[in-house]
Amino acid sequence: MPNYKLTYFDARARGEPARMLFHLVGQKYEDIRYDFEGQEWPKIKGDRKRFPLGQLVVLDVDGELLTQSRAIYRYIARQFPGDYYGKNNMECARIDEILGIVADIEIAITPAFETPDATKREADLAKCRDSTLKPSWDFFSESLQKAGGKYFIGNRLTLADLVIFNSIDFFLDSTIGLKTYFESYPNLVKFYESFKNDSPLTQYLKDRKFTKY
Ligand SMILES: N[C@@H](CCC(=O)N[C@@H](CS)C(=O)NCC(=O)O)C(=O)O
Repeated sequence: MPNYKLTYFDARARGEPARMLFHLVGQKYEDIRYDFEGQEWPKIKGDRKRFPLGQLVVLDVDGELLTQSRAIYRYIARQFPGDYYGKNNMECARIDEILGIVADIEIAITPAFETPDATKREADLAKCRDSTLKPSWDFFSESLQKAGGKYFIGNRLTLADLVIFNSIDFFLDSTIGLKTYFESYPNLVKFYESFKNDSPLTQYLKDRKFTKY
């Protein structure tokens, strides 16, 4: 069995679905975390032998480094039993579709997180909500309804549920106030609550280290 080391910041964000997957499949891994705002990361990020793109997430599999959060999720989900990356080509494609939407949301929300200017943040947030979050959450809501209301793909827990939960969780816990807007999607709220309180990850979610994002 390979030795796995997952490196990310001390945050959920793009690193957390990989941690959730390792937990789900029962695989031990080293959970290495840097302080995003600390002194160390800027000094070491240029070391291309450890951080091939100068960014995180990085997964080290017996010394072979894998970058790009989605590649890492797919790798873990394919590597272990459980069909978390789908049972057939169409399920995989549907999961990819959701991974792509969540990636687009992350890119669209970044300016609002990065600006220290409160007025600009509100404007960036409103733009992101209308141009990206609304069509994405509409799509998720309709997809969930079509799929029976509990899981997004194949009537069982998959990588799609993990990344959607993690994305919603990020917005609900973040300082950017989207809770009320999210509540206008009752079936997504139900999915979120059920994933949190009644899923194979419930205990993990209770025990995991609290981080702001
Ligand atoms: N497409 C990449 C994006 C990676 C990325 O933007 N990582 C951010 C954290 S979420 C990062 O490393 N930021 C610190 C830096 O660029 O110095 C992925 O999905 O892994």
